[in-house]
Amino acid sequence: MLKIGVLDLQGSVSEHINMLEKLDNVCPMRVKYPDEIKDIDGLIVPGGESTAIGKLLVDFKIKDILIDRIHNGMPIWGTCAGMILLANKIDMEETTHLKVMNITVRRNAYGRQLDSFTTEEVIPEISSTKIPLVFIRAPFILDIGDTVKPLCIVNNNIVAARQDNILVTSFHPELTDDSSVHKYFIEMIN
Ligand SMILES: NC(=O)CC[C@H](N)C(=O)O
Repeated sequence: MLKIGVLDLQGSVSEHINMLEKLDNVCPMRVKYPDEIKDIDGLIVPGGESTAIGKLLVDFKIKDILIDRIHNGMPIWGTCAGMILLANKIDMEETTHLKVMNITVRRNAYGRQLDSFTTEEVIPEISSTKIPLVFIRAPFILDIGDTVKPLCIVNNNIVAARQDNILVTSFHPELTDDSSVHKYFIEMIN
């Protein structure tokens, strides 16, 4: 069984846990303490409020342990606010974040009027059929480094990408019935 953590500080934690419970060979667990972070095979950083999660990473004394585990190859997937926390740079802002992926992101990039929307795309690396993409006050990627592979582009903006053991999506697969991205993440661990 693979122990897959969902970072349980703030945001859509139970939705990811529910999704993981449907997959074979996966033991989902909520994690927030240093010993728990040391014990998992992979971690999902959920959507929520990146400024709040960033502060709590420090309060719970797990920021440095997490950075260390990611540098040592632990697979990690950030959805929405999770993407923001993993980025090296946040456009025009400086909040506490992990700075482990060679991307620049813009928070709330779709503006207020388009705060939330849903679309469908084929993401060839992940699924041969269209999957639903739910965006909620979502970021997108403004810039990527050489080591980063864009996986999905919507309206000319990169909304999913991978750099080795790090996966990010602007959208929320845990709020849909489609488990393709969760399965893809589990395959990154196997
Ligand atoms: N759904 C989300 O995770 C929204 C992210 C949020 N707007 C932020 O900037 O942190």
